[in-house]
Amino acid sequence: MNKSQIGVIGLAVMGKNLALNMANHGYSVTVYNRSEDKTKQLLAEAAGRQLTGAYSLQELVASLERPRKILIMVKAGSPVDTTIEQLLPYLEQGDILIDGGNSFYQDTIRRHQQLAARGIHFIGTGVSGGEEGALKGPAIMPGGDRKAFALVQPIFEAIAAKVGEDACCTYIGSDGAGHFVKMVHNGIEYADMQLICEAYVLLRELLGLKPEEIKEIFAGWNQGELNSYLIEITADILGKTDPATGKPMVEVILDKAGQKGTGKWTSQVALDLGVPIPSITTAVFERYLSAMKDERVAAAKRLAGPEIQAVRKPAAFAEAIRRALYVSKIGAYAQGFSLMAGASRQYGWDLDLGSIAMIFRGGCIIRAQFLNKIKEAYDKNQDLPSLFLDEYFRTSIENYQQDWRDVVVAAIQAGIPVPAFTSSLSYFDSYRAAELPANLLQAQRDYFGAHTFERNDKEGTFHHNWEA
Ligand SMILES: NC(=O)C1=CN([C@@H]2O[C@H](COP(=O)(O)OP(=O)(O)OC[C@H]3O[C@@H](n4cnc5c(N)ncnc54)[C@H](OP(=O)(O)O)[C@@H]3O)[C@@H](O)[C@H]2O)C=CC1
Ligand SMILES: O=C(CO)[C@H](O)[C@H](O)COP(=O)(O)O
Repeated sequence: MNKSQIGVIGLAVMGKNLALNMANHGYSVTVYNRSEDKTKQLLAEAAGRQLTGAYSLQELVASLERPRKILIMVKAGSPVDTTIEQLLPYLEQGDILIDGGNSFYQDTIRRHQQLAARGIHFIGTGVSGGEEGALKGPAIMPGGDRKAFALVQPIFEAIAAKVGEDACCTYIGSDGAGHFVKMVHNGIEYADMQLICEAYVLLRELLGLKPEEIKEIFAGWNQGELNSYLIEITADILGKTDPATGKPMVEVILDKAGQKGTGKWTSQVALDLGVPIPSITTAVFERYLSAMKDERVAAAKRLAGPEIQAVRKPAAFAEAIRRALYVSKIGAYAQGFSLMAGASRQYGWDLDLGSIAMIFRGGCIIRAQFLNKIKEAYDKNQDLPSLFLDEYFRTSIENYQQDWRDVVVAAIQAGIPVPAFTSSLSYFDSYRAAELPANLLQAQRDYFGAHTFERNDKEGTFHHNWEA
C-alpha cells in the first residue's frame, strides 16, 4: 500500500478543512480523530480524494512515509500533550510533529525541548483563517526546527493563502515563535473587532442609523484604506435578517462575548514583558464586561448617564468616525507589533516584522490592505521603535487626529463607552509625551516607601526626607 505524505489528527473545523486543502493540492493524507464518527464523516464527504482514514494512532503512524509528518489539530492545552504522549511509542527519530492549534507559546517551548530530547522534531505553527481559510488558504506561522520545517514547507506553502505570487507562510523563528506570533495576531484581532464594534455603536446611537444603513457605510469604508476582512464581514453581518423574527440578525444576538483565551494570553504576556498594549487589553476587558449581562441590566436601571444629543452634521460625523477608527487601528497594531519586537529581544527570535505583516495580508482574520503599509514601514526600517514613527502612519495620524479627538469627546459626552478608541488615543498621547506625570509618582513612592528616584539635573539615585 502507498504511504501517505502527511497525517492529520483532529478533524473538527480546522483539521478537517486543512486535510481537505492538502488533498485538493494533490497531497495524500491520512486522517484520524479521537471519536471515529468525524473520520467516517470526512471520508464520506471527500470520496475520490487522496484521504485515508485511520482508526488508531498506531495505524495512522504506520500509514505515513518517513520521516513522518503529522499535523495535530486538537483542542489547545492538555489534549495536545495527551496526543503527543499517545503517539510517542510509534514514532522514530527524525519524525516531525506539527501542532497547528492555538497553543500557548510557553507550552510549545516545553514540548519542543521534550521532543528534541527524544530525537523528534517539533513545529509549533499558528494557523489563521477559520473554517474557510483552512479549506481555501490560511495564513501559516511556523516556528521550531528550521531544517524540519524545510521538509513540510512545500505542503504548507501549497495550502497557504496567496497574495499575488506570495504564499502567506513564512518561517517565524525557533521553538515558540510561531505560536507567539499567532497569539499576538489574535490579540490584534480582539482590538480590531472591538474598535469596529465601537464604530458601529456610535453610528447606531449618535447618528440613529439602522443596521441596513450602517451596512452601507461599512461597505463604503471597505472600498478605502479600511479595506479588510473584518470590515467586509461586518457589512455582510449587518445586512442579514433573522428568519424566525424578520429582525436584523445583529439585533437578536445577545450582547455577551465569548473568548477562548488567546487575547487574555496576549495581555498577560505583555504585562510580563513590560510592553504596553492597552487597546488589546481593553478589548479583552470589554468582552468580560459584556459577559456581565445581568449585572449591567440591573445597573442600567439605577445609574443614569447623559441624554444623547442628535449630531448636527451626520455625514461629516460618519466620516469622522471612519477616520477615528482608522487611526485607533493604527494604535492597536502599533501595540501588537511592539509586543512582537519585545518578545523577539527577550527570546532571541530575531522576528522579521515586515515578513510577519506580509503573511498577515492574506488568509488570516486580520487580513487588510493596511498591512502593506506596515510591511513597507519595516522594509524601510526594520528597527522602527513604533509604527507611529513611520512617515505614512505619522502623516495619517496628523491628518485625522482632530477627528479622533472629536469622536472620543462626543462619545464621552453622550455616555457611550468607546474604551478601545479612547485607549488607542491615550496610548498615542502617552507615547508622544516627552514628559509624563511619573515624576510625581516617583515622589509618592519615595515618600511612603523610600523607593528612591532619579533626578533630571544630575546622575544617581536619591531619597528625600519628605517629612522634614
Ligand atoms: N475554529 C477556528 O476558527 C480556529 C481554531 N484554531 C485552533 O485550532 C485547533 C483546532 O480547532 P477546532 O478545529 O476549532 O477544534 P476544537 O478546538 O473545537 O477541538 C476539537 C478537536 O479536538 C479533539 N480533542 C479534544 N480533546 C481531545 C483529547 N483529549 N484527545 C484527543 N483529541 C481531542 C476533538 O476530538 P473529538 O471529536 O473526539 O472530541 C476534536 O477533533 C484549536 O487549537 C483552535 O484553538 C485556530 C484557528 C482558527
Ligand atoms: O484563532 C482564531 C482566528 O485567528 C480563532 O477564530 C480564535 O479561536 C477566535 O478567538 P476567540 O474565540 O477567543 O474569539
